[in-house]
Amino acid sequence: ERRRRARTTTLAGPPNPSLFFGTSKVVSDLVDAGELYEEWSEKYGPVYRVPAVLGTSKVVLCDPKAVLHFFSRETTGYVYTAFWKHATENISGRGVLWAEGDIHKRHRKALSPAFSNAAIRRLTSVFYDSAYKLKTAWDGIIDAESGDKAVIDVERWYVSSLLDTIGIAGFSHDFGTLLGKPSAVANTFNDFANLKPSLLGGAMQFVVGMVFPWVTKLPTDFRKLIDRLNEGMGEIAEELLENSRKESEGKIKTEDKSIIGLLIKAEKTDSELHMSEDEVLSQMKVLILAGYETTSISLSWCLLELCKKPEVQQKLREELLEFGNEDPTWDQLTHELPYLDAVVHETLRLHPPLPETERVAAEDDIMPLAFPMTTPTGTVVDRIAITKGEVVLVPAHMMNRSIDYWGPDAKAFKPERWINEGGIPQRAQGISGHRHMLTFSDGARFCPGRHFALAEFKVVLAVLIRNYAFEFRDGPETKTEIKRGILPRPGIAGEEGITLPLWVRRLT
Ligand code: HEM
Repeated sequence: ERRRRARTTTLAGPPNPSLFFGTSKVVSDLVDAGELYEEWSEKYGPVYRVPAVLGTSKVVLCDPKAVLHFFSRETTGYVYTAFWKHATENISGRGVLWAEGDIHKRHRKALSPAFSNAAIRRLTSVFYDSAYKLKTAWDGIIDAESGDKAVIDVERWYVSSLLDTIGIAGFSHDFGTLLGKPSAVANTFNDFANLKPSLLGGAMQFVVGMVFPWVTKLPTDFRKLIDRLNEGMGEIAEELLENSRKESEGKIKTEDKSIIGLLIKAEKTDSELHMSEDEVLSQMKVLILAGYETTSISLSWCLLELCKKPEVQQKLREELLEFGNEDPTWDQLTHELPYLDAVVHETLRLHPPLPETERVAAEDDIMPLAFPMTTPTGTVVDRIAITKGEVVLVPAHMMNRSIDYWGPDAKAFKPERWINEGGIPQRAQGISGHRHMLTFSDGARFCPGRHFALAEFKVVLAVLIRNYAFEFRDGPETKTEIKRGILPRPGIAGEEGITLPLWVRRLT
């Protein structure tokens, strides 16, 4: 113990509010603790220690150089906690999300052709197909009201649309949820949002699981839903795998350009990348989980922001209408629609669907700092010693919208900052990740689906904003809140489940 203390840098941090939970319950109850991490950083310095469950603690990194260093060692020097290792395996099996070190490298290499720009360019028409199916459905609802507008639970619709898209783009499977086919997977996602908080369910299971990984095995409602999700995804994945097997035996012919199609082809030409059947099944589950929940949460945040700021919604519409009647291609979406790009990035900055990254040090380490700080013993340090076994946490929500890095308007939804000269302050430019945001993580687990997500997000938004105007159902003063699902997601205060009822007015 003395040896351990000698090697760890003494760090300041908040006092312990609870012997059992440490600060973990306070953080979990807040749902979004970005501001709390920011307050602590102002008080205790850019790297500090917070008390966690049963006398354990976590080191929180809010210094860009330390964060970059942490991500550069992700999956080797900093690895999943025992709890996360269990959780990722429970949720999606031994695929890319579970793997670490060399195995992880192999998984990423096998997946990379499927996420190349060329692949995403090809998938753009799939994104448009889904967006136009959504439009047909909404036009039907509006026609039935015999006017030019209707209240539509928009989230329910585009959640289906996004699930259909990941099915087709990910593995050439049409879930058909948009056309009303019931989906066990979509229903299960909805049930997560309806779970009542309980001591060992939901988020608290994550908190307690940090110290007792076995709680993930308890038959809580949360655990039951995870099992159901896994089963639902597994059934689909097996059917798809069967199809691709038939294809390779020449029994059926498909031009499979989907992510998993490309993955299976790549492994045939490069035996080093070989994936077992279980691994392929697991990748499919990761795609459903990673590719659908995150993007739908982002779209919801975006529509909420656009309802709160009708002038931003109008400015975006004008840019899209000025562009002309043709649907923008992938290259145009990427380079020629700056305001669309800004609205999307501002949404991702303010509302990262995965708010924190937590890992444990696999070995002793020295973290360099961008900004030297004074420790409680009065020493000024420009590096921090981390001891093997320490839990380290990077708060993306804090780094993405801290006033210290982004300036006094850091908390405001201001797409202009992405366009105006000097809109991104020098200090924010020191943050790594996609466009100085940690929304897509960084390092070895840097989200491989980010170009996919950006293209899909832009396509759906472009089609919707060009054709419809959105307003809160109950007027501009409507209160919103963050709800708990598998990941936190926004909603209208008082509404149950995954739902976002808005006035949708047809413009054309
Ligand atoms: C707005 C949308 C999205 C956001 C904010 C997002 C964010 C992230 C983040 C933060 C991680 C790292 C997770 C961790 O460290 O545990 C990640 C991983 C991943 N994402 Fe995304 N993602 C998005 C969309 C997508 C899409 C559309 C796909 C696929 C089509 C995708 C595929 C993946 C995969 C496969 C991983 C695992 C990577 C690994 O473990 O090496 N993501 N994503």
